[in-house]
Amino acid sequence: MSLVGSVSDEMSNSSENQVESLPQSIEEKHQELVVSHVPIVSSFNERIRPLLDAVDKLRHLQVMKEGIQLPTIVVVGDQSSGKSSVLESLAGISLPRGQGICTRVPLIMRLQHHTAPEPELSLEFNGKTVPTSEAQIANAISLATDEIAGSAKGISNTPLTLVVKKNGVPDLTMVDLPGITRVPVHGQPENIYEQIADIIMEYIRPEESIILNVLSATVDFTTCESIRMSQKVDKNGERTLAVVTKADRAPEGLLEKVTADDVNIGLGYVCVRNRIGDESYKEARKEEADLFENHPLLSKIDKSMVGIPVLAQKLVQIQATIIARCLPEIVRKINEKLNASISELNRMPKTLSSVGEALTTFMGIVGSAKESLNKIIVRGEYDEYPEDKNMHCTARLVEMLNQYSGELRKCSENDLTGNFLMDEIQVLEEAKGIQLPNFLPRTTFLAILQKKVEKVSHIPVAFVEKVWTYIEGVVISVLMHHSENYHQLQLSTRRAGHSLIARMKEHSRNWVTEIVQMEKLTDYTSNPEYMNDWSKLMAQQHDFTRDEKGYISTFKIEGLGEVPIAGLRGYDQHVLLQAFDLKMRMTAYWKIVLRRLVDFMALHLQFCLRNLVNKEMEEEIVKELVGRHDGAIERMLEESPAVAAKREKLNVSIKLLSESNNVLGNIMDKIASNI
Ligand SMILES: Nc1nc2c(ncn2[C@@H]2O[C@H](COP(=O)(O)OP(=O)(O)OP(=O)(O)O)[C@@H](O)[C@H]2O)c(=O)[nH]1
Repeated sequence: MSLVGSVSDEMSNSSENQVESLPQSIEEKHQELVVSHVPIVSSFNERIRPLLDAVDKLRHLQVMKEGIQLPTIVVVGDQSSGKSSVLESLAGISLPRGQGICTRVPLIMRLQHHTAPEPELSLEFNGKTVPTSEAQIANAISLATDEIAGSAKGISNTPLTLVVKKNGVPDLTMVDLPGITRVPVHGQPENIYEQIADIIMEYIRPEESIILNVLSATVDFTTCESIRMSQKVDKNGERTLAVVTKADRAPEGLLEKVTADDVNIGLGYVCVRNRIGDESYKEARKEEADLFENHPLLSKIDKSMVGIPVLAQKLVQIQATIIARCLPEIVRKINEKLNASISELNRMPKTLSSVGEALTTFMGIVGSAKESLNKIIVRGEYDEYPEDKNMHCTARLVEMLNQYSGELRKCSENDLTGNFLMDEIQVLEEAKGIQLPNFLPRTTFLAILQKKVEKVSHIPVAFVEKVWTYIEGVVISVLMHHSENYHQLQLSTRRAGHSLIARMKEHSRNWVTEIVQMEKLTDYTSNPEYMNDWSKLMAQQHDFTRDEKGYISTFKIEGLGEVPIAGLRGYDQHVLLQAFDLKMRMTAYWKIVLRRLVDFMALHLQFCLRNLVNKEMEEEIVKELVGRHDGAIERMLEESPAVAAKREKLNVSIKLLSESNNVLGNIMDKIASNI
């Protein structure tokens, strides 16, 4: 990554003369630092300060919630590695120190040099600012931590900000994180390691973070959990700086350890000796300077790698570099997100503030739903749902109608050939009366017709059920789509849609039952095709009766196909003639019946669907919403919880991003002209 690479490069390039690239004022301060050691004189850089202030303000606004990462120095280390001691050395104040878990929440430490002799300290957490003092700070942090993370030993991800304005401190902002511990101590949750690891990873993962890895000189660096973690996100250590604490306790081999660099620390090592016991801050710095100056082993370590002042200097330099590199991108991202959120908010439905507005919106929604349904159900235009085949209604309806027609035909096919003439013979037998034998009684035809109609009667009924269930799905989906931003309206329209379709379904069911009933009662058609077909079929009667006498077992009837006739031998000629006639009349007529069942069904559906879309639906919805007099229109003014939450979220984002934008204000000009 270019940013990290550049930080790393910059640091290594300046290893010989560390302050070469810094502005004059910092260089002077650095000299002062190295020479005098105490106190840490501020490396205040008035060019960097406004930028750091801007980043701190963005952090305070929690712009990270919008997915914008800030350049941050993150302090990590195993438990009791000395993180807090390093921070207090940098700040010149006392932080809670000691064995056991002390840092239980992310502690954002903002060090600011100020000219007044008296330091000003304050803690910011849970939306409040609590002033405190140097003497009180350890206690105040403990109390604030208890308030955030509870008084047990649990940890929390809610940060606590400590602002230290003090003469001579470096202008630095760092985040101290809970120390990594494998074994929960008494009162800690079992998954303490995972909880801490999650917080640490969240802070060190962004490429904008610089990892300040605090390592105790008393341990083997390769075994440190904090090294393992930082290597997960920064394999080559390009954005990792190591601080080795407790140099006084393990001087043997320290030089070799930091020179060998077994753990890949790209930004280098700084060895320090922190405050011990009740030492004053000044005494600690003096002891540290003496240690690295005079100790037989430690004095051999290069002076650019030892002492709190050097650490402060390095950090200030790194901080300046990452801020300058990251800010333009941050400004760009904030603007981009702000614009995106504003246009998303503008695209959201208007909040309704009066019944009049609600009515207008309601009519608009009904109108547009009607138009959509007209398009897909009546006109066959599916431009609103190009990919959703289920919504291409006219095509789906024709498919269903064809299938219905096929089912009707299939269901009556067997009658034509199986047990040829047997049904007819049986019916004729039972219709016998005291009368001349060569009259074909009409009741026989009606009896067969009724039987046939009865056999297929379930098909039209099932078909209307199927069509209306399909249409119900389409209508509800269109209504829901058009009213999606109005929760109450959705409830009403859904109700209206269901009851309307139920009514239409009932109507069609009655209609189809009536049609079937009519077909059973009367054998009539004015269609000349009937007589034509019958005549053609009857023309084969003579051949049939001749062959039936012979020994062949099947006979081919034009229009019916091959039929078995072996079983017919033994019946009287006139019975066979009548049965044949009956069969041929039915064959010719049945074609007409089936066609009527399909054609009328198509006309019926088309009529009902048009009615539904153009008339019934609107009436039903209006009846449901306005006619109930139970304030349904007024309730439309309430937004659905999801829409209200989205609107709230967007408003919060826009406020936050606008404030962030204001903070950055003319910072970009400063970057351009000064850095
Ligand atoms: N001798 C010596 N002791 C040190 C040094 N730095 C820290 N200590 C001691 O090591 C212990 C742990 O230090 P802390 O600063 O509390 O460590 P920490 O990493 O902040 O601890 P947690 O936040 O609990 O993980 C304390 O008793 C410190 O006094 C040092 O340079 N030399």
